This record gives sequence, C-alpha cells and structure tokens, in this order.
Amino acid sequence: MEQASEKKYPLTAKDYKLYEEVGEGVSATVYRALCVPLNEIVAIKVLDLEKCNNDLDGIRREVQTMILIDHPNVLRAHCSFTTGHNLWVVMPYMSGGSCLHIMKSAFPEGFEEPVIATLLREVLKALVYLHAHGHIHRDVKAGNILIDSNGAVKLADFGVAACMFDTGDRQRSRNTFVGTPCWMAPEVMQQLHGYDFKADIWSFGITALELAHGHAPFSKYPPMKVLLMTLQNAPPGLDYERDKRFSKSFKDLVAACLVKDPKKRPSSEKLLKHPFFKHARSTDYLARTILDGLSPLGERFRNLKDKEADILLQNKALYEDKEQLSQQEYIRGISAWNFNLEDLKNQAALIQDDPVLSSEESSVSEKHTDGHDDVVSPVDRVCSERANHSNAASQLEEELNNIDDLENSLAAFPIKPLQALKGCFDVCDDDMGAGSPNSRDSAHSDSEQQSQQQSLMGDVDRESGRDDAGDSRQSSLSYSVTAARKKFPSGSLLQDNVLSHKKLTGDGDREYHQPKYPAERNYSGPLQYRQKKDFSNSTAGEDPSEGALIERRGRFKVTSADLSPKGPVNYFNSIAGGSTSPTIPSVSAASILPSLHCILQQNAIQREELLKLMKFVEQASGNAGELTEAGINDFVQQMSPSSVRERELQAQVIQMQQSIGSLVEELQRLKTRNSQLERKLNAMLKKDDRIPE
Ligand SMILES: Nc1ncnc2c1ncn2[C@@H]1O[C@H](COP(=O)(O)OP(=O)(O)OP(=O)(O)O)[C@@H](O)[C@H]1O
Repeated sequence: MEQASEKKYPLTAKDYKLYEEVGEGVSATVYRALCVPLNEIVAIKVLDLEKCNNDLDGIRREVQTMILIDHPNVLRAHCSFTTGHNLWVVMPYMSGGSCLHIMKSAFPEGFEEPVIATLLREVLKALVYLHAHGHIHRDVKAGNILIDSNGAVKLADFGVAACMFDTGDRQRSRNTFVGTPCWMAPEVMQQLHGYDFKADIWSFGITALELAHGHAPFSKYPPMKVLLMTLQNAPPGLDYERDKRFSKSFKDLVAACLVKDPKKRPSSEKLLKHPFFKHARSTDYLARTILDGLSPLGERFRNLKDKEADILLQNKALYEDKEQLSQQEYIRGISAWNFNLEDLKNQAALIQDDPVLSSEESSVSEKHTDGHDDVVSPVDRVCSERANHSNAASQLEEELNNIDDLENSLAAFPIKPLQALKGCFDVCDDDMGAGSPNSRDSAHSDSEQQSQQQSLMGDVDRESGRDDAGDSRQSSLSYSVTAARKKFPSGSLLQDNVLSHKKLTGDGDREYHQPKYPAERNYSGPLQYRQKKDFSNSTAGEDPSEGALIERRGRFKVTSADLSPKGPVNYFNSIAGGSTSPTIPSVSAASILPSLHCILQQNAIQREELLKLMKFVEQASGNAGELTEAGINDFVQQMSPSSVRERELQAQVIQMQQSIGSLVEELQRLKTRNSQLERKLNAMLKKDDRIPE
C-alpha cells in the first residue's frame, strides 16, 4: 500500500514476525516485530478497524500524512497495509519506549530538569515542524514521546492517532467515553470557536508538568471533573515554593504555555527560544540518564500490565463504570482524545451543581496550581492513583447521589405547591391561580430549576470567553447554582407552608395554618364560640363533604368538617351549659289552644266520671253528706299533681273563651250600631232629595 523510505518494506503480514507486545492504545496494540526480508527490528502498530469508527479512506489519509512527514523528532511510518480487519502500521522500533512508561518504571517522581529540558526541546522541534506544515498534533503527552536506544526523541501518534480523535460531527456522534482529557486545552474542550496549533502548546505545558511530577495535573480525577477543573480553575503550574528543585525559567515556560487564552500562548517557534532550553543537553545524555539500567521494553510493559491486572482484580467493582475505565486507560498510558465531549460536559454541568464540590475543587485547584500532587513509588503511584481514584469515585458517587437527591427533590416537588397544600389545608381554587404571588414564585422556581440545570451547560460553554479568571469564574458558576438552590425554598410555599407544621401550629398568629388533622384539638373556648357564631353563616354552594365554612383567612378556610370532633357536637351544649335535654322552642298560644282544649275536655270527662263514682260510693256507704263538691276538688288535687296545671290551663281557656265571647258581643254591638248609622244616613239622604233647589 504505502511506502515511506527508500528501503522497501514489505506490504504483507507474512513478511513480518510479531514478537512481544510493547504498547497498547485505545484501538491499537504495538508489537516489537522483525521485518524478515530486511532483517530489521521494527514496531508494528496493529489497529483494529472494527474498533475504529472511521472510514478506511480517513485512516488512509492519516497514514499518508504520517508517511510524508519527514523530521527526526516525528515518528514516521515506514509503511502500512491492511490484513483482515486490521491495519498494520510499520514504524521504527523505539526501544526505550514512551516517557510515560519510563517514568512509571523508574522515575515516578518525574525527571530532573536537564532531562526534561532535553526531552521538551526535542518535542518542541517536532511541533515547530508540524505547525510549520499546517499540522496540529493534538495528542502531545509523555505517552507519545518515544525514545530509542540512543536517546533520540520522537513524537509519536501523529496521523494514525487522528482516527481516535475525530473532530466535529464525527466526534460528537461517537459514544465512546475513554481516557482522560488532562492534556486537552480549554478551547478544545469548549469547541466553540475551534482551535489551532496553540492547543498543542497547552498540551506541551501539561506534558512539561507531567515530566516534572511523574503524572499530569488532575490525572487522578475522572474525565468530567478534569474537564470542569480545566475550564473553571486557574491553570495548573509549577509552584515557586514547593517545586524548588526546578528553575524559574522552567516555571516561566510552563506558565507561558498554560494560559487559557490561546492567543496569549507563544508559538512553538517562539517557545523554542525560551531560556529554559539552555538547560537542555544532548540526546545521548538521555540514554545515559534515563535508559541506563532499564529492562527491555517488552518486559517493562508486561510488568506494568501485570501490576495493573492485579489491581484491577482487587478493584474489579471499581472499574465497572466508564470513569474508572478512563483512569485505567490513563494508567496504561493510553491517549484520551476520543471521549464524548457532550457527555463530559453534561456530567460536568451536573457536578458543578454541588457547592461542596466547588470548595473542594478550589482546594484541588490550589494544590495543582502549586504543582504538588502525591509523589510515590511506581507501584505505590499506581496504587495511590487507584486509591485516590477510589476516593474520587466515591466522591463522584456522592456528588451524583446528591444530584440524584436534588433530582428526586425536584420530582417530588409539586408543580403547583398549593395543590400539595390542599392535602393539608382546604385551599380555595382561586388561590391556585397565577394571582398568587407565591404560586408564581414557585412556578418560576420550578422552571428556573430546569433552566438552571440546562443553562449550566451554557455556563460551562460561556467559560470559554473568559481568561485566567478561574476564581471569578468558579464563583460565578457557584453563584448561579447556589442562587438556584436558594430560590427553591424561598420561591415556593413548600418550606413555609408544608414542611413547617410544627412551627405553624404553635404560632397563634398563624392559626389558619392548622393542619387538617392536628394531633390535638381544642374544642373549648374561642373555637367553639367561633363555630357557634358562624354556624348559621354557612356559605351556600360549599362542598357538603368538606363541611360548612367556619372561617376564611386569606387563601385558607376552616370548615366545620375540620373542626368537628369525632362525635357530633351538640349545638345546644354551649348554650345550655352542657345539658343534653332539648329545649322547647317558643310557640304561639294560638297554635296550642286546640290541644289544650282537648285536654280540658278530657279532664272534664274524667272529673265527671270521678264525681259519678264518688256519688255511687257515698250512696253505698250512707255518708253522702260528708262529701261536698269542694271536698271533691281537694281530693282531686291531692290525687293528681298535674291537676294544678290543668286548672290553670282550664282557667286560661275559660278566660279566653270569655274574651272571645266578649269580643263577639262587641262585634255584634258594633254591627248593630253600624246598621243604625247606615239607616240614619239613608234617611237623611232621602230627605235631602226631596228638598227643592
Ligand atoms: N514505534 C514504537 N516503538 C516502541 N513503542 C511504541 C512505538 N509506538 C508506540 N509504542 C508504544 O505503544 C504505546 C501505544 O502506542 P500509540 O500511542 O501509538 O497507540 P494509540 O492507540 O494511539 O494509543 P494512545 O491512544 O495512547 O495514543 C505507546 O504509548 C508506546 O509506549
């Protein structure tokens, strides 16, 4: 297929003998191999095209570019060809391996400054070349800085790596979520206005810190957090106090690269003239200092892989989610460009909801700004990364749980708080409308909650426009989130009117907040009075099931159903002082006259019966003369306690009958008088008619 150099590298797999694995990438495995016809040791990168979402033409273009590149500090491909569903890229074998693997094996705390200066100078030369030819590497990091047995430094992974970091739509369409964005420039993360070769300068600065400390800033955090930190926090750098072993020029170089505004970063060409590179040495110095004593690359790689497998086994559960996987990939030294940015942003947007996180990030930011992360032995470093990552994972889990809690709260929070209140209070429907300021607030609060959630993405995006103001940026973001949270209770009725029964029931000024079924009811005093007083004022048209309206205050009303005790309250109790006997209602005398008359008649009949009986007895005993009518009356009185009342009534009836009789007589008299007058009048009228005029 493709041929790069004058040497004719064979284009068939059978001409190569694969040896041990010396590296592993996202979708590629690198082997040490023998090119049989040429009897030359090479490295063959085997790409699984099924894992790579790119079309073959895209890959071919990238490989062509890689083949055409001709610079001593850029790893050039000898040739490439496909075999089965794999693409083989044949390259020079870099026996020292990558700087990342070297650090992992022997320099966990990073390299000394002259080594760093030498390495960086070589890398920078590669960047000057690439940028001058219009290429952006986009994957500058220690894992892609390869060293051969002589100490020659080559920047690898240009071109072919492009298939791992598609841009634009292709990147967005991918769902993979692998790697960490530790080296990624803020403007690349934002993808708002695109990016240029200055993105490589940022990655170069991060790589400088990686070589200085043995790991990249933020490397122990999951990708979404790294994204957030990169965008929000002040750029990482070397600390003047803590990183005493490094020169001021090194610190200046890093600071110059890690400026958030790409325009303010120097070009690779300008950077190459930086005083820091006066510390750089020859490449064989590298061979002497960092390669000396190292075991063969394949062996180192296997050892690292074994360690990783052990730890993976121990922390199997930990590595089941994608964030863990990304950390795992970082430890393996895999590039981190093909994650889904949208996913990251969305998750980052969620994370920044947590104000606790903000403060934590602040301290983290400080730490990284100081340039101090944990410094441990290689194994410890891996373990520590995992432990730290475990912490980060649990932190993350906690944060996400908090978000879950918030989301649950939002889900549980009523759209119309007054509807929820209806469960505790009787609320007039008209109070549920937009007229209620509280309901407006709560509705606003709800929608604001949602828009806040959505706008957080926008907040992250808007960060792009700002530069070097991590603190203010963070505070502004924190503010928007905090504001949203604070608005949640204050804008709704929830806190005051639903959650605070305790407070409300104890507050005399707010007794209208009495819950529908309070634990204790007081049926005495004012409440009874109020009930009695308003009983007759029940509003027509009220729902009978909810009882008559007893009291209405503002949006709330208290109904008789609410206030009634379990047993029926006797309306008369309060009047009659607790007596349960009914009080006879007042009636007119005329309405009971017939009844009284009837009783009187009965009494009269009974009296006659008694008199007959007594006469019979008298005759029988011969003592008839001893009993007078008066005596009989006395006897009757003694015999019947109700006779007194009967006599009174009888007297009244007789009196009334007499009155009626008098009235009838009077009426008759008046009628007679009236007819006499009429007659007189008629007589006078006739008399007048007869008198001539
Ligand atoms: N020519 C080479 N000689 C020796 N080792 C190599 C060579 N090329 C790559 N490697 C090793 O293999 C590892 C993976 O290679 P490479 O980075 O090209 O694959 P990748 O899939 O692109 O990975 P990444 O996603 O990390 O870029 C490198 O980190 C390096 O350690």
